[in-house]
Amino acid sequence: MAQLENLLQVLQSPQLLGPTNPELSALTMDSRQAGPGVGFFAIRGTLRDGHDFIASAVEQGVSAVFCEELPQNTPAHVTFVQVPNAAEAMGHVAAEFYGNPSKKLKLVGVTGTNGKTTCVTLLHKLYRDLGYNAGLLSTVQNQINETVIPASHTTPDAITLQGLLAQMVKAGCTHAFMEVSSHALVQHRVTGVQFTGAVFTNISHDHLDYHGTFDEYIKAKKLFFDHLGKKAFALVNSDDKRAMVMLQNTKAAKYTYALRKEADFKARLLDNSIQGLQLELEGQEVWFRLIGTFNAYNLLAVYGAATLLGEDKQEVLASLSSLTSAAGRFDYVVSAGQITGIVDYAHTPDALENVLQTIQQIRRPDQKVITIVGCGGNRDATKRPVMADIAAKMSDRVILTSDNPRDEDPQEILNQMQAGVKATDLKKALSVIDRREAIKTAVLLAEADDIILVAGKGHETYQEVKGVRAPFDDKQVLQESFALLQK
Ligand SMILES: CC(=O)N[C@H]1[C@@H](OP(=O)(O)OP(=O)(O)OC[C@H]2O[C@@H](n3ccc(=O)[nH]c3=O)[C@H](O)[C@@H]2O)O[C@H](CO)[C@@H](O)[C@@H]1O[C@H](C)C(=O)N[C@@H](C)C(=O)N[C@H](CCC(=O)O)C(=O)O
Ligand SMILES: Nc1ncnc2c1ncn2[C@@H]1O[C@H](COP(=O)(O)OP(=O)(O)OP(=O)(O)O)[C@@H](O)[C@H]1O
Ligand SMILES: N[C@H](CCC[C@H](N)C(=O)O)C(=O)O
Ligand SMILES: [Mg+2]
Repeated sequence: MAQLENLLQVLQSPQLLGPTNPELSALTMDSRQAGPGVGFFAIRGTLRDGHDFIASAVEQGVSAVFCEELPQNTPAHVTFVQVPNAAEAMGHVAAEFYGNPSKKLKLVGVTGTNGKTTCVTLLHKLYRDLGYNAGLLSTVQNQINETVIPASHTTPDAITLQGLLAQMVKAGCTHAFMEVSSHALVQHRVTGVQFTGAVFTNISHDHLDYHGTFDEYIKAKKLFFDHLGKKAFALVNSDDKRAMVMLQNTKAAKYTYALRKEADFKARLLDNSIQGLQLELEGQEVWFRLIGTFNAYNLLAVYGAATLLGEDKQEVLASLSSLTSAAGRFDYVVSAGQITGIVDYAHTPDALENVLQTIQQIRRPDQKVITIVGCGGNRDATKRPVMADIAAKMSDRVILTSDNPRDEDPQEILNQMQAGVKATDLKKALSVIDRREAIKTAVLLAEADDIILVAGKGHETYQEVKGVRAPFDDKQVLQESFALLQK
């Protein structure tokens, strides 16, 4: 419950029409959730314009409408608040409505193309292990201590986000760790959130469908650092060539981590095997259970963030060295016939290349690598040929298949992927549209000691086709295929 007048204090000169101070019991950006006592935000979206639903929201009895343009019909019993940017206003108003929970937490946000889920999950596990009450907002799931709340987005919309942060505060959390996606930054989902720290992992090809160009994508990520306060810290991976751009206009205290360049948090890779990673970190040799060079970066980011939050370095390292990764990130099963199946969420060219490089580094020369990969529908189409090329180039066999075709024709996505496979690699490539059949085919082709990589879906437990999510779990299907074919 909140009085409108109190909420409006966070907005600069809003234009008001109608009752000046109604009481609001809830906020929404979706007319389908409107009702008496609710404040409705008309947001201009990618598909539709929330302004077209103001009449419907009013019909359902909302008390206030926040909009950029007044509708023709403005009934006298409803308050209309006109603002220059409704999504931005929603961020500020939602924060105020929920009592500014981020100001009561030590909150660290992680942005970057790859590694966000891994870093925030490790931070959450670390802080739980160190004895703190802590919250998590991630692609895989949200968590308040050990209570799991399903996640629909990598970063929730501003109202859901502030509501979750408020629940964390109520549960006694002192810390929270969240992913900050580029979509969220552009759509003001984190406007009104006060961050204690921000981490930049890396930036590479993804989401060009949404941002248009790589430059716009970089600008979106940079917004995160531009809006930090001067008491916050900004921690960036200085081995990534865009790291300094992120820091260019930030008021926050600047820190770096790196494996190659000089940095505030620096490590050297000593060993990288299927058993884990050995790093020299600030003069100490430490062993970790995570696999792959890219995870050395994630571990360094987590170590740096925890240090900047004031934790004891030795305690952090002791805990970190026992932690395992987030679900569906380099998750592996070994069959009775000694075939290794790896499930990994690599769904960008860079991630796929990294994960295949890791497999190259840890395999013996006689072990064949069979990769199964698809690309999502209604998502960046330009990464399709690139990912297929990488998979074919870096594997002995590749099976192109479907990964959430959504509203697109799965065959058309496969055609676009196939077009990227070089002529010299064509003999290695197969297309099997049905993902279950694709996995089964890989198991049929594999011999003892071979490695099957199933990329792209990681923790996901569904295959989304035309708005319907049918149950599908890569790891489970892999295990079923092993059992069925007794391999
Ligand atoms: C492209 C994109 O980001 N879309 C997000 C956006 O929806 P939209 O702009 O398409 O909304 P819209 O359908 O055009 O509708 C505009 C407005 O009208 C309202 N509306 C609509 C219909 C109606 O009857 N009544 C009504 O009031 C809608 O509630 C909305 O406020 O705003 C919605 C509310 O926040 C999001 O749910 C939706 O996420 C869609 C489902 C999505 O798939 N997003 C993905 C791409 C995404 O956000 N991914 C990132 C992670 C990417 C990564 O991993 O790097 C994420 O943070 O999850
Ligand atoms: N630091 C990293 N650098 C490059 N690739 C990475 C890194 N960390 C993880 N990966 C690869 O990217 C995949 C996705 O990792 P993760 O889920 O942590 O990223 P994310 O940024 O949360 O992705 P999303 O954008 O979907 O939320 C992993 O399965 C792995 O293959
Ligand atoms: N957060 C990413 C996940 C992609 C995962 C892949 N399985 C797909 O569906 O494309 C997105 O929404 O673009
Ligand atoms: Mg994620």
